[in-house]
Amino acid sequence: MTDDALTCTGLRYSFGQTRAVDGVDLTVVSGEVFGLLGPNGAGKTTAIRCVTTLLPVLSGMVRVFGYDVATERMAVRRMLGYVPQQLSADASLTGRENVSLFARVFDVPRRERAARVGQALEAVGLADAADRMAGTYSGGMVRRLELAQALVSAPRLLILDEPTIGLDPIARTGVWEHILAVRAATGMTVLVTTHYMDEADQYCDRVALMHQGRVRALGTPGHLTADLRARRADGSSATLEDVFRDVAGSGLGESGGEFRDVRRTRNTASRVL
Ligand SMILES: Nc1ncnc2c1ncn2[C@@H]1O[C@H](COP(=O)(O)OP(=O)(O)OP(=O)(O)O)[C@@H](O)[C@H]1O
Repeated sequence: MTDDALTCTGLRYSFGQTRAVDGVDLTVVSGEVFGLLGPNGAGKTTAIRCVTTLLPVLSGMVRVFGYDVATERMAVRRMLGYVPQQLSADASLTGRENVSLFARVFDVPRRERAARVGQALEAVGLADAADRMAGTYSGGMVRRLELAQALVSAPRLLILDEPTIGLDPIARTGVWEHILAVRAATGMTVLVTTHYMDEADQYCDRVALMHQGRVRALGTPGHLTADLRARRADGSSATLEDVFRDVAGSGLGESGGEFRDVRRTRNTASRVL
């Protein structure tokens, strides 16, 4: 067994002529919160779908806790919790029923199910709202419910695709606080994609900046920004967004626009109602 939660080596994936992922090498260390950052179309979701076995790994190698994603799919799936961008909660079920459904799908033993569902709801701060219809939840509560759905199988690697997109700043903070609390309690590894550079800076131990299917920079937010500051002649301060502009160069505007402009609003509150 290995201490690495995830290793990708030379991962490539194309949709027809479109090279969505073009040779990604990265390692996520067990227990860390790792951020995969990049603008729309950078290849983040495609890479994640390869890791979760939803897309086949046809070129390159992906391992989750040492298991080969291409040949040991079931072993990999048992390690994973995945919260996709698309809404996965059912508005006409209660929070508890939504999480119970996932517990059954993920084969949580029948004897443990009720307790595990209760613990997952508690872990995301939804114990009091557990028996209300999900359709009455706010956007932030829906996102936390989806987190509980992914946590009920006690994953070793939790993968979150844009967990806070479309949420207001307070709801975003709430989602992150629960992610970090569960990580602290369980030692779970977290791989997250986000457009929000400020969140990555604040909450991720390390980040990979992805652009046009490739990882352009990788490291702790502190190292990446310090490195850019050192390279700037005037020594002015630098943010992760500055680092991204630096490594992506002039190509950034061509493939999906500026970070501030291309955020898709994922208004879970209105979609679930
Ligand atoms: N099902 C698909 N069929 C064809 N092309 C696709 C498909 N899914 C993604 N692509 C293309 O692959 C590239 C990478 O897309 P991907 O969704 O992985 O990027 P992303 O970084 O996750 O972007 P976003 O933040 O918008 O989700 C884009 O050019 C996209 O248009």
